[in-house]
Amino acid sequence: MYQREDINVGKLLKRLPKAVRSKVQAKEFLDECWTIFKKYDAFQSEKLEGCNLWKALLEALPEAFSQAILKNQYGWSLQQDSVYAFTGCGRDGEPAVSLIKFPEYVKFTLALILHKYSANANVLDCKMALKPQELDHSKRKTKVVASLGPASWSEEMIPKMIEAGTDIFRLNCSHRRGGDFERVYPLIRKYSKMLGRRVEVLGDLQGPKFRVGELEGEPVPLKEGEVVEFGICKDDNDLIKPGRITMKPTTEQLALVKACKVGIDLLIEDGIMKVNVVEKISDTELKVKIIRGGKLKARKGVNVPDCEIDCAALTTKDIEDAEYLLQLDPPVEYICVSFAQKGQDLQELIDIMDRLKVPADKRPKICPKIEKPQALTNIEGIIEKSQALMVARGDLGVELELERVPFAQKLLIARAKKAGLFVINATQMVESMIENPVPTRSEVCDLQNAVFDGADAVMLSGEAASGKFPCEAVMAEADAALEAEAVRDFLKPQVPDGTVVDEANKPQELDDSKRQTQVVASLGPASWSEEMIPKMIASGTNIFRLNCSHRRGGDFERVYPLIRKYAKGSMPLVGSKI
Ligand SMILES: Nc1ncnc2c1ncn2[C@@H]1O[C@H](COP(=O)(O)OP(=O)(O)OP(=O)(O)O)[C@@H](O)[C@H]1O
Ligand SMILES: CC(=O)C(=O)O
Repeated sequence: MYQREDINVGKLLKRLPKAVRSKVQAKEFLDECWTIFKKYDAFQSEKLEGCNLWKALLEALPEAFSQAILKNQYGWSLQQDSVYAFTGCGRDGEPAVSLIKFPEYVKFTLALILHKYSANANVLDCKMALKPQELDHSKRKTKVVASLGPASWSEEMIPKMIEAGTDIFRLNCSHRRGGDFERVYPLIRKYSKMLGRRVEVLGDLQGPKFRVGELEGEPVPLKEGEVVEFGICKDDNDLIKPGRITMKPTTEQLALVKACKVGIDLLIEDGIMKVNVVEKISDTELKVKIIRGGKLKARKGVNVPDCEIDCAALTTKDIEDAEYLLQLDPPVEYICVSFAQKGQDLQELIDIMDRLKVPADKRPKICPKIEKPQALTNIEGIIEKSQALMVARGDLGVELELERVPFAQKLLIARAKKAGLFVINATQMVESMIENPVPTRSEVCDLQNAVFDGADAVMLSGEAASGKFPCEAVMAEADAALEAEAVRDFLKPQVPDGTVVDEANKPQELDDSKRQTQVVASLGPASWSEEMIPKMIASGTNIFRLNCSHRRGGDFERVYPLIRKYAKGSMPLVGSKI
C-alpha cells in the first residue's frame, strides 16, 4: 500500500518553469491530494489508478475545468478504460475522449498543476507519477525518422513535426517532382535552427524499383477477378484509369514488362494488391487478372519475385537525384541506396561523390537499404562500404516472405551494430496511424522490439508523408522508443555472437503440421457461421475463443456444437477459452 510520502511532487515540479516551481505550495497540495486520494482508495490498493484516480483528480478541480476535460476541450488524452467507466463517453458512437499513455497522463496532470497555480491554489499530483518513467525526450537516444510528403511538408507542419520529436527527415526521391524538395529543404534547416533542435536529412534514392505511373483521376479500384491492361505508357497522357494500369518507360520497367511471362504474379504496394499475367500482347503490353484487389494510387511499388531483372544499382534518375542531394548546402547527412545487393552497388554512389569532388567532411553517410535476399548473402561487402544501414521491411517482406522479416531484422541489426553502423528500422511501424491518432498494441510492441534489437532509429513512411496524424505518429515512435530504452538493459541480447545474416535466407518450413505455436481465434459475427468455422479450422485455428463479454441471444449455443462438429478429426486441439 502506498504512503503519503510516496506522492512524488518533486518529480512533477521538476517539469515546471522555474518561476512557477518556486512558488508552488507543495506541502499544502499534498495534504489536499492525500485526503481526496484516500477517499477514493476504497480497496486500500497497491496503487490508486483507473477510474478512481480520475474521480480523485476531477474532484480536485473547479467544476468548469473538469467539465471541459471530460468534453476533451483541452485535447488532453485520458485513459480510455477509465473514461469509459467514469463518463460513459467513447462507446456506441458518443464523442470519444481518446486514448492514454502515461506521458500524456503526466502532461495532463501538469496542466492541472498550472491551472491550480494560476487560480492561486495548491499543486496537484498523483500516485502514477511514482513510476520511474523517463519523460525527458532530450535524453532519448533512438532517433525518429519521418518521411516527408503532402501531409507534413508545409511551412506550418515542419516546425510541428520537429517539436513532436522528429530527428531525421526523409526526402524520398521516388516522389520527387515539381520543385517540392527545393522548397522543403530550406524550411527544414530554417526551423531546426529556430527551434534549437538538431535535425538531420536523409535523401532516399529510388533505386531500380518498379512503380506504377501517375493517375488520370481518383485512385482506381481493382476488383478481384477483373482482367485489366497492364502496360508501358504510350505517351504522357497514358495514365492509370479504370481498366488500365501503366508504368513509365524507364529502362528497368521496359525490361520488366518484356521479361514478364504468362502465369507470373505482380505484387503492388508491398503485396497489398496482387495481379497475375494472363496474356502477353507484346513486349510492352500485358493483360493481368486481379487476384487480390484494392485501391490503386499513383507511384505504388511493384514487385515481381519470380522475375530477375539485371540492372545497375543506380538508375539514370538515381544519378540525377544523387547529384541534386550532393550539391545541397548544408549537405544532407545520409543518402540511401535502395535495393543494394552487394558492395559494388554502393561504390556507384561513392564514384559520383568522387566525380563531384565532394570533400570528405561534406559526404553524407551511405545507407544501403536491405530489401533483397542477395543483400543478406553479401552483407559483409555491403557493410564495408557503408556508415549506416536500413532494414527496409516493405520490400524485404515481399522479396523474402513476410514471415522472414523479424529474424532478418534481428540478424541485420546485430551484424550492423557490431560493425558500428547507424541502423534504421523501417516500414509499417505504426501503419494504423495513417488513419488513427493512436498506435495499436502490436505496433508499440514492434517499435519497442526494434529498440530492444538495437536499432538506432525507427522510421515513419506513409504515417508521416501522407497520413492523417503525422505529428501523433512521430510522438508515438518517440514515446515508445524512450520507454523501451528505459528497460532494455533488463533484456538479454537475442542473437548469439557469430550468427551469420544469411541464416535468414535458409529454406522455409512450410509444413504446418510441425507448428507448435497454437493459433487462438476469437469468434464473432465475422467468423462464427457454419460456412466460416470449417474455413477457420482449415486456416490453422487451434483454439477458438468464446468471449462472454459478447454472449447473447443463443449464439454460443449454436456455435459450440459447430466447432466440435467441424473440428472432429481435422484439428489436434479445440478448446473454448472463456
Ligand atoms: N510527394 C508525395 N506526393 C504524393 N504522395 C506521397 C508523396 N510522398 C509520399 N507520398 C505517399 O506516402 C506513401 C508513403 O511514403 P514513402 O515516402 O514511404 O513512399 P513509398 O513509396 O511507400 O516508399 P518506398 O520508396 O520506400 O517504397 C507513398 O506511397 C505515397 O502514397
Ligand atoms: C523503406 C523501404 O523502401 C521499404 O521498406 O521497402
